[in-house]
Amino acid sequence: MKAVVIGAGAIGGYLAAMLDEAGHDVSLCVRTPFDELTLEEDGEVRKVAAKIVAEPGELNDGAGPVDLVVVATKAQDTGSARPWLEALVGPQTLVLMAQNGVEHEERVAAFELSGSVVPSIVYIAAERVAPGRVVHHYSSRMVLPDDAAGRRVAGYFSGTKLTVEIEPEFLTAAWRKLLSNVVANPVTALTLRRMGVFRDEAIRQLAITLLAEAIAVGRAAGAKFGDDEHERLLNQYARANPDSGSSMLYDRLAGRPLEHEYLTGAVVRAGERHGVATPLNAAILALLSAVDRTPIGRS
Ligand SMILES: NC(=O)C1=CN([C@@H]2O[C@H](COP(=O)(O)OP(=O)(O)OC[C@H]3O[C@@H](n4cnc5c(N)ncnc54)[C@H](OP(=O)(O)O)[C@@H]3O)[C@@H](O)[C@H]2O)C=CC1
Ligand SMILES: CC(C)(CO)C(=O)C(=O)O
Repeated sequence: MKAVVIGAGAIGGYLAAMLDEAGHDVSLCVRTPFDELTLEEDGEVRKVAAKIVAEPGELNDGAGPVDLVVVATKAQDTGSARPWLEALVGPQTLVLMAQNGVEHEERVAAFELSGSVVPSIVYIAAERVAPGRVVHHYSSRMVLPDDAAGRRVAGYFSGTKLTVEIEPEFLTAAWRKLLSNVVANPVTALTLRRMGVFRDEAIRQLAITLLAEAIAVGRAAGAKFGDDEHERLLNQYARANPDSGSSMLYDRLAGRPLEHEYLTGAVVRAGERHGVATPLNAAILALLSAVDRTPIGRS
């Protein structure tokens, strides 16, 4: 099976390692070239067998439809992945969107791809510490929709340490993950602290109010949340490795653009559509926009 990962950062690098572990022929489409991909887990570093390609023109005989394409760029970079997708996708290709947020299919709809687009929810805490160097912190789980394409993608990861779940209530599951990303990502990126920050009582209270707004919006959008959503998430944070951060924190530390418009912005926009007020999330969105692309220590 031929698999291609577009965006070999934290998540793309980790999923490439899983596909290699499953015995597939893996290629990486990269923006910033590097010589080899390594994955560090539990203090051990291993090389991932994967071909590295920096331009669609370099795809040579491997070009043309492949079985699986994983899109693992940040959401705001999805548009720049289009030339890769046009070179790699045919009617039988599965396009796995390994990104946060709830608008996975909409992000590639304008490309009019002939393959099947499969949204996913990724519970993998990983960090790209340098080009081609990924550290896995905790959790190795992916949730896919309960349909034929979702099940085909799941089969490609079988036998690896990635736990893949097929979820009939995919919309609820996607909103549940978004709840996490409108709290963990902005709070760590704005405070410049890792997950241990959630041990502060004032931050816990902030999280509860952010969640109350996002839960109300999610429900209005059709998510079937239970009454224990806050608790479920706060318990998850309490169990998280305190030294792990979030993808948004890593971007802020590296001076890269932030993904806020696709996370907090998605909640604020959906709130406007459904007539649900989100004043605290809107305030956080304004703060994130203000720090976006501003190097730390500069005003
Ligand atoms: N990190 C995490 O723990 C988690 C992240 N996620 C989500 O997964 C998605 C990916 O995040 P993450 O892996 O952290 O992001 P990273 O920034 O670590 O990786 C994204 C990679 O995409 C590359 N890229 C961007 N545009 C292109 C392009 N046109 N062609 C080829 N490569 C490109 C970037 O290249 P360059 O090196 O030049 O920047 C970078 O290597 C996001 O939606 C995020 O929210 C979900 C769960 C957990
Ligand atoms: C923080 C984490 C791992 C879960 O909320 C995440 O999804 C991210 O870093 O983007």
